[in-house]
Amino acid sequence: MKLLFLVLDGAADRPNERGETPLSMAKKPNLDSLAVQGALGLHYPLGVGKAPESDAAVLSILGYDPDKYYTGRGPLEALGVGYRVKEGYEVAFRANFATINPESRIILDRRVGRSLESWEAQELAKAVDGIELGGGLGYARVMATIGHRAVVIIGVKSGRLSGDVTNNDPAYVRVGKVSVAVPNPDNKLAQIRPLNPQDEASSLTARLANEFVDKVISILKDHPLNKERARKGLLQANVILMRDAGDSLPKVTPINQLYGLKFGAVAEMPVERGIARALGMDIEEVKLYNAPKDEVLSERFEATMRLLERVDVAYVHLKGPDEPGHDGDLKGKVKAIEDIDEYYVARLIKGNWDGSILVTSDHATPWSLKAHSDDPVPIMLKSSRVKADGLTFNEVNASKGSLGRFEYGWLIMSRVKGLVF
Ligand SMILES: O=C(O)[C@@H](CO)OP(=O)(O)O
Repeated sequence: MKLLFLVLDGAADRPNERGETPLSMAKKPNLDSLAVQGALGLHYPLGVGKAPESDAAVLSILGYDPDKYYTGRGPLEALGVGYRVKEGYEVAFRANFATINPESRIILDRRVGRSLESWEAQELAKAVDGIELGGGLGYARVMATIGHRAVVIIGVKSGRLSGDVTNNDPAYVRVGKVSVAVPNPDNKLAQIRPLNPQDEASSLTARLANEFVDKVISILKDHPLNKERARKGLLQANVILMRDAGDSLPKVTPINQLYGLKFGAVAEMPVERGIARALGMDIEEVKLYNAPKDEVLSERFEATMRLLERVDVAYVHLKGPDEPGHDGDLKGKVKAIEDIDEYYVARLIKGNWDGSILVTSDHATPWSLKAHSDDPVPIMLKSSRVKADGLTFNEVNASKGSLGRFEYGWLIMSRVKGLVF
């Protein structure tokens, strides 16, 4: 038996007064045809009341309780681009190229208006990669990943650093090891502060990180690429926002060993690729990004089918609906769901793929909030031994489904394994 575990990033949403959501509004005949033959339910990725970031949520729905295993998004984003943080000497941050007013340090756009091409980010990263910090004691590495996204490594040649520092990105606030989305965040670039001021490693990390950001602002404001962008009337990428610092990778039982099944991954974003790598999954690479949606999703589908030739469970993470959710774009979020249905799920049906299918989201990204939320997330399982609920796939129907409620995302996989294998 094979299982396709399909995660539609941020597709879940908050029902309006008529119970409507992008999932219920989207024309998704293929997802609905699977749903009516399957069982529905709801899950709370990190538990009731917690608005998760994608990384903690994905660790959870794969069966790893973030309270026990999560060590910060930075090291996972770094691993996603092949960089293993040097524990004790380095701290990795998830980073965004962003736009600020360099004088007032007011953030004008956290993502450079989603207008930054990956090659531009690579150029800008080169200009600030390798900056010396702390009078030569420390250094910074900058790796651009996809679009506005990047990884920043703050390191020292001797001594110790710690991931116990806050974010300078006001959209996410540290709560212990995890960062939680802030609805309607402040727009001022924050100072990075030690979470443990009495720990020299925590204080040194904060000092070096703030010195790095100051140097980045002075270097990027005069960068020719930003001058060119300004000339074209485009937002400048003149600061780097940093969040979710970590100084180590999760120490976990490899997922194949945890379930006695072979797992593989098709993941579009570095953080999910980093999680898959950290859990020991077999990764099928995908390369298309700035291409028409039908080509991008077709590539993801073909990668999925290749992977299912050699694994029992294919974890496939499709980014689509999350971004329009963050942008408050209801139509865009409905369209992202419809594209996945038309160019990915349809091919499962047309190809009469006969494995089991588990579909959910990592978290809700309500378009009205423009941020992740703690809303419950719909889940659907179609499998030969699972009785059909006869319901289409959306949040209201999922609340009536026979799978019931999973109080934590990390309860899903063991239950599904029992139902499917
Ligand atoms: O990378 C992304 O797509 C999002 C969510 O993970 O982050 P940000 O809100 O900083 O763009």
